[in-house]
Amino acid sequence: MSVEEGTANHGRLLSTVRGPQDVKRMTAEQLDILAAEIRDFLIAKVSRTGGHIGPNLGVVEITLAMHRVFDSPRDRLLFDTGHQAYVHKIVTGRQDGFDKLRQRGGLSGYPSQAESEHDLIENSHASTALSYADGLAKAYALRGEQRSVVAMVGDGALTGGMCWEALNNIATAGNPLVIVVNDNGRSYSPTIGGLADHLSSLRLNPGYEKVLDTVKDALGSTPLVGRPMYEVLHAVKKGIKDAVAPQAMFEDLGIKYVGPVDGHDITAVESALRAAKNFGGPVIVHAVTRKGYGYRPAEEDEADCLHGPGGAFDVETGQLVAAPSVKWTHVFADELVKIADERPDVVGITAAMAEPTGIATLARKHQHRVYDVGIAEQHAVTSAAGLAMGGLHPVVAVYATFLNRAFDQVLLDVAMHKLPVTFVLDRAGITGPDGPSHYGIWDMSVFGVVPGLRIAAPRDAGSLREELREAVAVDDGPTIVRFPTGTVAADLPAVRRVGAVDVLAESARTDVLLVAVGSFGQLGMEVAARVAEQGYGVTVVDPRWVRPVPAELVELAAGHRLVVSVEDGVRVGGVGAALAQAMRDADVRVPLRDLGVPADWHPHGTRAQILADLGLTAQDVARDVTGWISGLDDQSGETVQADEAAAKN
Ligand SMILES: Cc1ncc(C[n+]2csc(CCOP(=O)(O)OP(=O)(O)O)c2C)c(N)n1
Ligand SMILES: CC(=O)[C@@H](O)[C@H](O)COP(=O)(O)O
Ligand SMILES: [Mg+2]
Repeated sequence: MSVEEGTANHGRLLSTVRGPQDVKRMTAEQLDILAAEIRDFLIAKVSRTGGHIGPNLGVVEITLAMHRVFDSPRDRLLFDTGHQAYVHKIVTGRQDGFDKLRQRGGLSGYPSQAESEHDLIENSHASTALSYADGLAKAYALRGEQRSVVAMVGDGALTGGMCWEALNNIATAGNPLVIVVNDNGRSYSPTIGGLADHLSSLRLNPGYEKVLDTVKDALGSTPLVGRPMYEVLHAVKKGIKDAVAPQAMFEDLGIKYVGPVDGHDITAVESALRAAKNFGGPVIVHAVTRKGYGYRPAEEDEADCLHGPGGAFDVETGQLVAAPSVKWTHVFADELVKIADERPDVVGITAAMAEPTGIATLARKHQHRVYDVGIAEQHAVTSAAGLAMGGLHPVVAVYATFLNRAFDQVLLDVAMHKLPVTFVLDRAGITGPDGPSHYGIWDMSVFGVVPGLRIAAPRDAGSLREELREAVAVDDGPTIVRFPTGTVAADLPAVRRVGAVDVLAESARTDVLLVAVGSFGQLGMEVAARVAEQGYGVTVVDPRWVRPVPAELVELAAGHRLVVSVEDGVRVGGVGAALAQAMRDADVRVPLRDLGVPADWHPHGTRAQILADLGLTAQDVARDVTGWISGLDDQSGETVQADEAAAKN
């Protein structure tokens, strides 16, 4: 197809792309047209489904260049965090799947081995790709396989400690490996930290454009093989203060540096990648890009360059289409500011997610009492330990799934020292569109074993405010307050409180004690109503503080015929399991059935869909409970018959 035809038939070039070989054969002019068509495609599709539009608009050229220089899947292309792999999916024949992006049964928002042989890393947690790359490169070297390993990593992900652990090993190993630093200066908000400052000094330097041209000329004019090119580049940058380009930082590590290159200039990126591919050792290609490039609403979005709209958005404005609702996050943020106004010792910590976690609200009121540590949750936790040792009460706000990687820090840096740190886990439980590595289903089990740590699971806005205050009032150990994604549940009043446990509903009959954990309080009420129609009495309780299990729960259990727990977390080691253990320890021999999330890799979908798939709906739970309690009737009926028979003999 001629360029004219391609231009005349907008989108026609994209429609010819069924695999990497189709972009390999394109001319420079066609690639520019294709890049524009991909941007139009992404805006059109993602504006209907929601997703990571900003990051993906920023990597169109880089991704095309990667697929032109390397031969996936023989060469392995890795994407750190994976939220920016939509272009990779388009190039590898999946553009038809974008109508169901991040939807149940549709395209994942991250690389997926089940979708394509071109995909490898499925984990959506940042700062891991370089470690995978180090391992892959070592494996190919040991097996004598001539295969390139290329890892795209964002400047935000580079603030994660694992990246530097990996770089240290990559440099030592010396295996051929290409690291593409996608430097757009942002995580959500502008990336923080020394490296980010170094990188941004490049963009702000008046000689920046000249540096890009000089490097591009050098790449274009020297043989792209072996080391001569690096001497030229080194000389080039020696002429320009090293502060302009972070070459020294990486080369001091023992890793060659190519760049900075304009990440939106396919030719320049290709030249740099070819040079890196031919070097025969580890090389960093520093591509400077713009998040949301080519889409004004994203480019001009100060908050996060439309990092990841959670749903459909207006193409003209970039604004979400769905009517705003009160989210759990908003309630947390509002109450945290109130607490901080009263408690000068309370400070906030975020791991590069100030707005998504609500910590930004605190920062706007108390700017000097909020710390953004970058995508560095392990550091966040132990830094919080230091803050607590210094007399403060840190509130560390992260998504539940991301605290997993800081278990050791919570256990031995915070809890062992009995430090007053409160962890607020947003997106706890089943989240939905981001799929298995984003499900915050592990915390009540994983952190439930930490001595001295207490976990609260509020059921509604009022409970969240109350339990957050209770948490920050604890001064002899860590606390967790965890709540799900989305719109906060309507307030559900208790009829009475037994110790720390709220009784939400009770009846004359005490057939079933239904322990509804956290946001499942409303589900518990609906279950009780359904089971009551079968003639059974259900006492619905909200434990509020779920780990360690409140003693009152065991006492309440003793007064019922059956105990059922239901939680938005894994069953293994969950609240139900802990309650069963507590009941055994107290010799309370009431049967208990615990409902929750199976410990597994659950697919993406909406939260409601996945919960329904797991049988965690009022209808399903009511059916289970009715079956169990009527089963006890049958047994007791059999028992009565057996007793009568025994009495006759
Ligand atoms: C361990 C971890 N913490 C937080 C996040 C949430 N998160 C997803 S993408 C992102 C920003 C990534 O910035 P960068 O690596 O620069 O990529 P960009 O979006 O700029 O392309 C963050 C913080 C995550 N995925 N993993
Ligand atoms: C890739 C990543 O980890 C985040 O961007 C995440 O997708 C945000 O999730 P929410 O949409 O729930 O804020
Ligand atoms: Mg970035």
